[in-house]
Amino acid sequence: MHSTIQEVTERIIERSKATRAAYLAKIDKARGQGPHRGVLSCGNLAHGFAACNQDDKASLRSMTKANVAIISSYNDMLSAHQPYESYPQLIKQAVHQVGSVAQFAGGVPAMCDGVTQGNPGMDLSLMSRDVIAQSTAVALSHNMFDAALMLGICDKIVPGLLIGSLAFGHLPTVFVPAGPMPSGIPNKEKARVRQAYAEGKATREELLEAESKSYHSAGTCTFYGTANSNQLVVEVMGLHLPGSSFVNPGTPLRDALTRAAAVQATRLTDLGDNYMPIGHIVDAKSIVNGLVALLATGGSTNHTMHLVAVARAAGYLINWDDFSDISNAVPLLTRIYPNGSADINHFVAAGGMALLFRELLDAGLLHNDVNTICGKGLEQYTKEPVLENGELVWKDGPKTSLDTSVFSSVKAPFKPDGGLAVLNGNLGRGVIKTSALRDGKTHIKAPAVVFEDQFDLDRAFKAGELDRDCIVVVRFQGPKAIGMPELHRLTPPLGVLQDRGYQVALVTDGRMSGASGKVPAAIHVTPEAYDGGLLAKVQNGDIIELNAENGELTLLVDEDELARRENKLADINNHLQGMGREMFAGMRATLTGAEEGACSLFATQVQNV
Ligand SMILES: O=C(O)[C@H](O)[C@@H](O)[C@H](O)[C@H](O)COP(=O)(O)O
Ligand code: SF4
Repeated sequence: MHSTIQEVTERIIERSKATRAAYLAKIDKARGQGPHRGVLSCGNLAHGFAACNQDDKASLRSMTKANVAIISSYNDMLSAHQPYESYPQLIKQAVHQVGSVAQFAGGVPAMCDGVTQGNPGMDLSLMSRDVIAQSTAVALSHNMFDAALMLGICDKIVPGLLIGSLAFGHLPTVFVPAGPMPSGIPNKEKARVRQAYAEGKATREELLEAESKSYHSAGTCTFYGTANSNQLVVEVMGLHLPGSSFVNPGTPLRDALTRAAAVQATRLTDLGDNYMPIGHIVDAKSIVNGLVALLATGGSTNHTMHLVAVARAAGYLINWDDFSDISNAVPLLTRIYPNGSADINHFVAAGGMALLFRELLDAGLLHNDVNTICGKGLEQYTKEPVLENGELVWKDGPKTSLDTSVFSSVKAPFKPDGGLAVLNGNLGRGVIKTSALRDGKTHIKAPAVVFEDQFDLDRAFKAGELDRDCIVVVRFQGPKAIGMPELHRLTPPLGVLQDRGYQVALVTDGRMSGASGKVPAAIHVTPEAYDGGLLAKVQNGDIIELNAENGELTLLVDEDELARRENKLADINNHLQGMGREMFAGMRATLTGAEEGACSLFATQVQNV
């Protein structure tokens, strides 16, 4: 085991002793005796299976058959989630064939960040994760279940489902993916047309044509953003069947994997002798495994918050130094857009998850003494699923990359480190993803140009006010201010400035998309400007130095001058009303800082004494 990975794991265990112990006590208490619906009254139970057919009623009454909860984030808004429409029927049939029952316990909301990007709805994006976690709890609180299946893929949905299911960590829980859409036009071509449009060199029709050829059918978008990062992390944490993350939707293999996932959940319940609840799978080692795989593949920066919140839901306290130390210890093994021109389908063709497990296990970068939904250890995850005469079987995966331009090796990586750096300085702490940066773009010192709204930056760009070396500061984008939206639509104008040869960078207390990459961006800066962060004192022309090599983010203004300055007051009312945002004031006020996961769910309620 790599010494740094071991050391980070041990310090997470040490700092989380009390919170993890409390968590385990909570889920052991919830385990109760026998099937959980056994504690319900006859009235409760009758309500719970009133709509079931006679067979299922008999099975549920018997208390000896497993009842599996289906929690689904199906909707038609996310191309990634549309395939879930047919899954409940598939799952119920599969579970029925093994003598158990599955009930659709509840739906959870899901926002497509691609639809809301650059629009008011994006202000709800991060908070929707916590709503998804709460919605998962509402569904499981019927307490009729012996296991659960989580149907979710995209950005905040998997983190929300993980947080919600960990609150019911006594239940065996299997995550059910649906897979990526087939490849469309290359993501780099899509990005080229966007930049051309930003410069007025492409028409809106040409832009829509390119976008529609990139996002063209059901399935997850093919760039390596937060959605595909979610799949990879959940599989490495042992919550998917081996190799199921990136099998395309609407294929016989995908359907076979969905049925098999449902049956696997019935095998892990407390009714048999193979009980394996999610709270015993998600432990410090599986969380560190998820971090290793995320960072070894240049995964989404959003996980510097989501995985913090997920870990907290399992009783673990992790921080950005854990991310940074692991990033420095793992090599960059893949080049998937935005960290290259390949997409997730090319990653699969080059070796996919089976090869990733193989490379990381052989290099001692993954803990192998872990629990998974398929038993102990990760060896089975070096295999990949195939249909043989209609039967789902697993075969040894590739031992070496089938396309070294997409998937390298630990011995000859694309970069010696994972390409995520933590920045520290008088402006606070932030993160920067360097895996997608061109050489020479990791250290920039330039005058600040300050914005308090991403749309103002657009106007300044179009007016030619940014055609110079500059560090654009977009502040009052943090959790407590406006809910920490993604500012991904800034990538095309900033990319144009970079291509014109200017030294340009972004500094913000907001987020970027997992699909953002080419422009150096110090993001998630905490404390946020709205909450006393020094960003609130930055003025146009101040010199800022962003240095990802030594991890510094510094406002080069002397202390006396800063002491004389007042914090700028935020003018954010236009972000607090409309599109439902007025209903989230309470949640915004309780969101923790970015490094604590920007989460509203772990405030301990002080007992009224
Ligand atoms: O974190 C992410 O991965 C993004 O939120 C992603 O889910 C989002 O949909 C992007 O906006 C898509 O990229 P484009 O906006 O470039 O299509
Ligand atoms: S990857 Fe992003 S754009 Fe694609 S479906 Fe998911 S949320 Fe929407």
